[in-house]
Order: sequence, then C-alpha cells, then structure tokens
Amino acid sequence: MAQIIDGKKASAKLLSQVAGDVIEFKAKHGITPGLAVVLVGDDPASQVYVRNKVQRAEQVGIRSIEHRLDANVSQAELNALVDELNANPDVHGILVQLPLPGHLDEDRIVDAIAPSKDVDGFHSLNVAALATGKPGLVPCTPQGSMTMLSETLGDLTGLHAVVIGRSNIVGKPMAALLLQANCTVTMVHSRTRDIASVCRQADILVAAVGVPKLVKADWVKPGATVIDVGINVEIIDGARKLFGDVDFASVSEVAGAITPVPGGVGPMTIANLLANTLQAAESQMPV
Ligand SMILES: Nc1nc2c(c(=O)[nH]1)N[C@@H](CN(C=O)c1ccc(C(=O)N[C@@H](CCC(=O)O)C(=O)O)cc1)CN2
Repeated sequence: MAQIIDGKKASAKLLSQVAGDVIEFKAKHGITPGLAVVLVGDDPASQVYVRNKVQRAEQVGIRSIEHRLDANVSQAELNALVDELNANPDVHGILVQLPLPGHLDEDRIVDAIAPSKDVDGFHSLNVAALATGKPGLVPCTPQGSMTMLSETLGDLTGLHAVVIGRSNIVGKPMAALLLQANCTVTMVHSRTRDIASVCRQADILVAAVGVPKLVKADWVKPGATVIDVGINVEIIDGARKLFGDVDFASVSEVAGAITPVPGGVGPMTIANLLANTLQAAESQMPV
C-alpha cells in the first residue's frame, strides 16, 4: 500500500507557521494584515470555501472582510468593488471566489485586482512572473502540492512529472513550479493520444482534470507519487461524497505515495492563501 500524504497535517503545520509570522508582522509594523473575500451568488460549494477561508484567516490573526454580491451583479459593479478594495490600505489581499456566474468575465475581474494584492496568484502579471521565474504571488493549490511533494520526496531534480489537465488555476502553474524544481515536465489533456502510456512514465503524476476516478492503477508506474487535485462531488443515497480524479482504491496499491480526497491537496489551498496574504502585506510595507 502507498504512503498516504496527509494534507490536514501539512496544512496544520503551515497554518501554525503563518500564525507565528503574523504575530511578528504585527509587532514590526503595528498593523493587522487584511484579506478581502468576494463571493458572487449562492453556489453552495463556494459558500463553504469562503466560510472556511474567513474562519482560518481569523484563526491565524488575519482580519478578513467578506463581500457578498447578488448573482445578478453587473461586471461594472463588481469592477467598482475591486477598484475600491485596491485603493483601501487596510486590505492587503483580495480574492474573488471562482467560478463566477456565466455573464461575468472572470479574466477581466482577475486582471482588475492589483497584482500586489492578488493572493490567488491568478493575475496575468503574477502568471508571467511564475512562468519566467521572477518573484510574485503563486497560485495556492499548486504551491500546496509542491510542498507535499518536497516533504515526501525531498529534491525533485531529474524526476519525470506528468500533469493531467491544463487549467490556468492548477495545471499550467503546477507545470511551471515542477519545471522550476528541475523536473522533466509533460502536460497531457483531452487531446493527448494514449494518455495512459504517457502517465505510466511519470515518477510524479498530478491529476487536475475534474473527472472522477479517471486515473486507474494501470496508468501509474509502480512506486510513483500521485497528487490528486480533483474535487468531484456526487450525491450517493442522499449523502454528499467527494471523489478525486484518481481511483484511490486501485491506485493506492501501485503508487509509492498518494494524496487522498478529501484530506489531501484541498486543505493546503487555504493554508497557502493565508501565507500569500502575509507575503502580500509584507510587500506593501514601506522599506
Ligand atoms: N478564487 C479561487 N477560487 C477557487 C479556488 C481558488 O484557489 N481560488 N480553488 C477552488 C476551490 N477552493 C478554494 O477556493 C477549495 C477547494 C477545496 C478545499 C478543501 O479544503 N477541500 C476539502 C474538502 C472540502 C469539502 O468537503 O468540500 C478536501 O479536499 O479535503 C479548499 C479550497 C475553486 N475555486
């Protein structure tokens, strides 16, 4: 059986580090880091994630300001709120919970956030910084996945990493981070021919595609490390159940190490968001 990579334990460790760093920040600068969380509409999953972000922020000493907007809000109204938060010196980090309702242009909203306050790391300038190896704010889920990989494997140099999925939020930044860590990186997607045989070459396999249990045991090289980023919800006998993109039961018999769903990458996302908020606040302090 594979080693289970415990995301709850890793996130608790990071949250406790952030809490300590927030105490130091407050003592040094005499102010409290502030995080603005914007939720549009009433998507139940987004409501849960936003509630968890606000609660965790308070636990580590970051002040959070929640903005809930009606699902019918216009692009102009949402932009106006982002402009107001950009100009507010008490707000050091801004995130707009995704997905947004279909009539809103996500790319335009994300690029309206000041890059220095973009704690999700989704702004085009932060994306460019990551792609070119410059300092910036890095997306939270890929950053959390990298932490778990380094803690499991140590130095990743020379390992072959295969990333399934090419989303802007996970797949592309994940590939950039693996490349920075000196991995040989392959990305596969819906148009790749014979995905299984490419995946079987991976020392590190990252699944971020949003298809429940897509990755089967015969896609995985024996001993490989598998990071499952998928969070797929199914209602079974009236109960809400979560599945990753990996068929955990079969793959855990082949892999060397694997993240579970739930309790793997998910909890690291919020811990890294708060680490990013502190990083953003530091970068906004006068030198
Ligand atoms: N603005 C953003 N929107 C979205 C992001 C993001 O990083 N920024 N990522 C996802 C949702 N997400 C955070 O927002 C997120 C997803 C899952 C978890 C998590 O802890 N999952 C738990 C299970 C929780 C459950 O029961 O549903 C786990 O995997 O153990 C945290 C954050 C899309 N939108």
